[in-house]
Amino acid sequence: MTTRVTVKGERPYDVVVGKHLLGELPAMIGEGVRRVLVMHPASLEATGEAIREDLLAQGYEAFACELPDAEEQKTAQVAAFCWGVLGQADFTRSDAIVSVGGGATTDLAGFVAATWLRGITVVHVPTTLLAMVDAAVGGKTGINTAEGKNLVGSFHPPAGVLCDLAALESLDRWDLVAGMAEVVKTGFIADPEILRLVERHADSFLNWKGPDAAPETWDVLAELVTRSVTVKAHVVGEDLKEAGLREILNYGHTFGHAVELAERYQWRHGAAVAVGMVFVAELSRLAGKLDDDVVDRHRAILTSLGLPTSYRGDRWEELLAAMRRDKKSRGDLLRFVVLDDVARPVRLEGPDPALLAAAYAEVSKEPPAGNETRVSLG
Ligand SMILES: NC(=O)c1ccc[n+]([C@@H]2O[C@H](COP(=O)([O-])OP(=O)(O)OC[C@H]3O[C@@H](n4cnc5c(N)ncnc54)[C@H](O)[C@@H]3O)[C@@H](O)[C@H]2O)c1
Ligand SMILES: O=C(O)C(=O)C[C@@H](O)[C@H](O)[C@H](O)COP(=O)(O)O
Ligand SMILES: [Zn+2]
Repeated sequence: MTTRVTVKGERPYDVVVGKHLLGELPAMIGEGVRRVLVMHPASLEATGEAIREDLLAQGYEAFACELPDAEEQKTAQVAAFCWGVLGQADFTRSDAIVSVGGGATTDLAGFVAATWLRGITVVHVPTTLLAMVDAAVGGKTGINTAEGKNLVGSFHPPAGVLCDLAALESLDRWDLVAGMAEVVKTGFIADPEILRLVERHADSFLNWKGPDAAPETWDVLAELVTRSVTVKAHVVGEDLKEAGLREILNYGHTFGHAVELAERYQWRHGAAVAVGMVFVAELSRLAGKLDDDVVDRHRAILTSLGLPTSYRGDRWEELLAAMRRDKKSRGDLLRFVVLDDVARPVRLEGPDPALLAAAYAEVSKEPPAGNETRVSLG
């Protein structure tokens, strides 16, 4: 079954969820486009080339640009290389980019599209769960700098997003569960049914069998993608530039991004967000907002997916310094998205440093035997 979620905005666009959707690509690219650059990481060369050939057959001048893998592509150097490719191929404002890859690729390609000639069309074809449920939707684009995660970027919504679930067949199980971290985030901030579905089916995700996964697992995956996209579409449709509501999508990211930087991007984003959610759930509890059972539920769900719930205890100063550069900060004021309850996100501004240190102490406790993470390392 194919589902279509429309994202409101100056230029509304569709996120299509289903299987074997490439026939939809020309309509998403839109009228009057002559040249298309397909951007993909080296690991997806075959998929990228198949899409390029398909576009050639449809009459486009189609080019390909191979990128480094994972977080290594989110740099100013790689963006500059892509600008060179666009320049050499004479890309104009009526031409387009198609990104094919995970969230790192949709972030980089979105950034290149946003900056080339001050903005050209981009269509995302996300190939990881994380990119389908989160990164490809909403127009946040970005690259990292030495000082931190996504510190340079812009808001540049795509013209369309094709979530072809068939791409998930080849996904490594640790990348699948890393994507589940953002799904779980969406459950905690907005849609409790997501949490119930993950609780019931965590085992089939942790033991992901790709093409051999049971039909029921595929059905649940499709429902989780659609539910997550629906929440994200609603939020970014109301608040594209993160003036308020959109901050809820950053649940768990203040600490999570600090961990990614401290680990030199050797942790998967989803794994860092998992630990970040435990940190901020503990902070919510210590601030008197969240009951113990909801904090425990964070640990239980994330553990059932093989995601980490704890982080080493000797890096507080470094993590705090990175958190100060979070995009939610205002001057010296640290700001967090915390929970009052499931699906009730609120802001916590300028918390007492002792509270932050206490939340860190909780997250740096050893996990009980058997709950050690298996997914964090890239
Ligand atoms: N812009 C946003 O709103 C937003 C939201 C969430 C995350 N992000 C960003 O997304 C990134 C994380 O995304 P990710 O988890 O997809 O990581 P990723 O893009 O690094 O992909 C993870 C790995 O999966 C491989 N891969 C991709 N598709 C595959 C497939 N179909 N089969 C087999 N392997 C495949 C990639 O080559 C890579 O090694 C981070 O940089 C994060 O900051 C952005
Ligand atoms: O779309 C958003 O807004 C989010 O915050 C989604 C996050 O999952 C995502 O990781 C995002 O890139 C983080 O944004 P940042 O502004 O904190 O860099
Ligand atoms: Zn994220």
